[in-house]
Amino acid sequence: MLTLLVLMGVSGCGKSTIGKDLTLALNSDFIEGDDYHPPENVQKMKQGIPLTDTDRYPWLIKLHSLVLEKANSYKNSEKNSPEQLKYIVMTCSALRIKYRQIIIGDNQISTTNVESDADQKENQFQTKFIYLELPKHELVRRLEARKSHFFNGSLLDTQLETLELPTEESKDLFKIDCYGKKNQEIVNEIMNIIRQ
Ligand SMILES: Nc1ncnc2c1ncn2[C@@H]1O[C@H](COP(=O)(O)OP(=O)(O)OP(=O)(O)O)[C@@H](O)[C@H]1O
Ligand SMILES: O=C(O)[C@H](O)[C@@H](O)[C@H](O)[C@H](O)CO
Repeated sequence: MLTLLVLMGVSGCGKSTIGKDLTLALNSDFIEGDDYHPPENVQKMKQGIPLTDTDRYPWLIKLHSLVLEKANSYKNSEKNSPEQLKYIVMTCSALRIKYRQIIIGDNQISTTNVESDADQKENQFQTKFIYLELPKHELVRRLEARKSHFFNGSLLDTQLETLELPTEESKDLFKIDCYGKKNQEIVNEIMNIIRQ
């Protein structure tokens, strides 16, 4: 079965850094969410203008369609090696419940725009959302230290306000406290979650 691992959380929590390490550890595919923002979104973020739901929908739908494409190709390769476990690692802030629903295709917006229901059933995959948590002071410290990135650190507050924390919403959402931990420790914790 194909498993989508979405590393989520606000800017600076380590999604890209951990995503690369996890991808190596799992020998998985990697979807860097930031690479799929429409240029208008990148422009807004550079200018310190927060993204709205309407800005984020095309981006999230694109991410969903990428997962479906990969699921399709895995389905074909599974016929050759059915015993293999396969992973896709994705980084995406995925701040709100409905954004997470769009990514996995559990939402009217994505089913009408991307694939029919029948197509989706053909492309089964399971998802684990991994929320990387850090205290605000550490997020600020990291964003101030990070120079070569389009994200404007002034947007952190709006991201923290938008974030809908894990609730009983889903048994497939896991929180990792990343404060003071080395990347390898965080990757190991994720590996333990995967094995559950
Ligand atoms: N375990 C860690 N300890 C200390 N600093 C870290 C750690 N992991 C990542 N960083 C640093 O924190 C900064 C933010 O990390 P990263 O870019 O991976 O976050 P992100 O969640 O992908 O951010 P964005 O959503 O803005 O792309 C980077 O400069 C990175 O080098
Ligand atoms: O949801 C959002 O507001 C955006 O997706 C941001 O999270 C950016 O992708 C990222 O933080 C930039 O680095």
